[in-house]
Amino acid sequence: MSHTPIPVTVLSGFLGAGKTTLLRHMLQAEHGLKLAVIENEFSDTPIDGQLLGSEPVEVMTLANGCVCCSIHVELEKALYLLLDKLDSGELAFDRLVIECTGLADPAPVAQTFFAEEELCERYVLDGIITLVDAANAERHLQETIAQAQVGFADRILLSKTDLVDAAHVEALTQRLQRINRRAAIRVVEHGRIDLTELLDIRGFNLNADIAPGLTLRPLTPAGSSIDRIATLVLKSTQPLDIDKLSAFMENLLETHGSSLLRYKGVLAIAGEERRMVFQGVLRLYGFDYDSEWRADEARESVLVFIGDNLPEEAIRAGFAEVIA
Ligand SMILES: Nc1nc2c(ncn2[C@@H]2O[C@H](COP(=O)(O)OP(=O)(O)OP(=O)(O)O)[C@@H](O)[C@H]2O)c(=O)[nH]1
Repeated sequence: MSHTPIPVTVLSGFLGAGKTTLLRHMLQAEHGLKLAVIENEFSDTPIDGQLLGSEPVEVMTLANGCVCCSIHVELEKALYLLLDKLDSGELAFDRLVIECTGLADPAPVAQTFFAEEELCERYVLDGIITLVDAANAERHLQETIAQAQVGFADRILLSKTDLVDAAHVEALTQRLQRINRRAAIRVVEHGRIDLTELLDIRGFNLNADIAPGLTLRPLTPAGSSIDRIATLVLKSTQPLDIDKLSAFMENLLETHGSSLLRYKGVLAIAGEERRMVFQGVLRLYGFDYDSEWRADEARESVLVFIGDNLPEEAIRAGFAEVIA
C-alpha cells in the first residue's frame, strides 16, 4: 500500500527561546489541522508534564484533534511507533512537528529522515524552523550550537521582540542573515504566528526556490563580531561545465562536508536547456534537472552554502574553474 508521506517540521532554538510556547499555540489553536507533536523528555517544561505518566512514548489526543507525544526513547523508535498507531487507526494525524532540545544540533534529527527506507517513504522532512530569543541572542550566539541552529534553518522566528527596541531587532536581523541568507525571518509574539508561515516550506525539495526568504539582498558590512557560521553565495553568468562542477562539488564535500550545514544551488549548465537544482545537508545531497530557462531570463547560476568556517577564498577560486 502506498501512503502520502507525512510532512515533518523540526523546531529548534536555544534554551528558553520560546519553543514550548510556540508548540502550545500550535497544539491549541483551532486551525483544523491534525498535527502530531513530539517533544522529548529533556525539555525543561513539557507541555503536558502533569498529565502524562512515564511510558517510553506517551501519546495524548487533544480536544482540537492534535496529538501530543512525549518521548523517552530514540526518535526513530518513536517515529515507527507513531506509524503503527496511525496504521491501526488508534491515532489520526497528517503532519508532525518535532521539538529539539535547546542545546541540540538539529542535524541528527534531520538526518533520521534520510536514514531508513521506511522512514523516507512514510515521512518527508519539510523544514527546519529555528526560534531566536531577541532579548538574549547576543549571549546565545556566542555558542556555536546556537549559530548552527540558525544556519540549519529554513525559517527563523524572532521571539521576545516585545522586550527590545526596533534598532536592536534590525541589527539582530542583519546578523542572522549573515549567518543564514536563505531563511526568511519572521516575528513570533508569545507563540502566535500564522501556521502557514511554518508549514509546507519544502526546504529539502529539489526545486528552483533558492532563497525562500529572498534575503540575497546586500547586507551592510559586517561589524567586528564575525560569526563562525556564515553564508557564502557563489554566482556566475557564464554556463558551467557539468564534469568540472561534479568534480568541484565532490571535492568540496570530501574536504568540508561535515561543515556544510545546508546548501542549495540553481545552475545553468552548458548545452542544457533545463536548470539544474541541487540541495544538501552535510554530506547528504541530491540534484536533478528542473524546468527550462525562459528565453527572456538571464541564465545566472547561484549557489548558496551555509557553513562552519568555510575557506571562502579557496572555494571561490575552485568555483571560478567550473566555467565551461
Ligand atoms: N516577553 C516574551 N516572552 C516570551 C515570548 N515567547 C516566550 N516567552 C517566555 O519565555 C520563556 C521561555 O519560553 P519557552 O517556550 O519555555 O522556551 P523553550 O524554548 O521551550 O525553553 P527550553 O525548552 O527550556 O529550551 C517563558 O517564560 C515564555 O513565557 C515572547 O514573545 N515575549
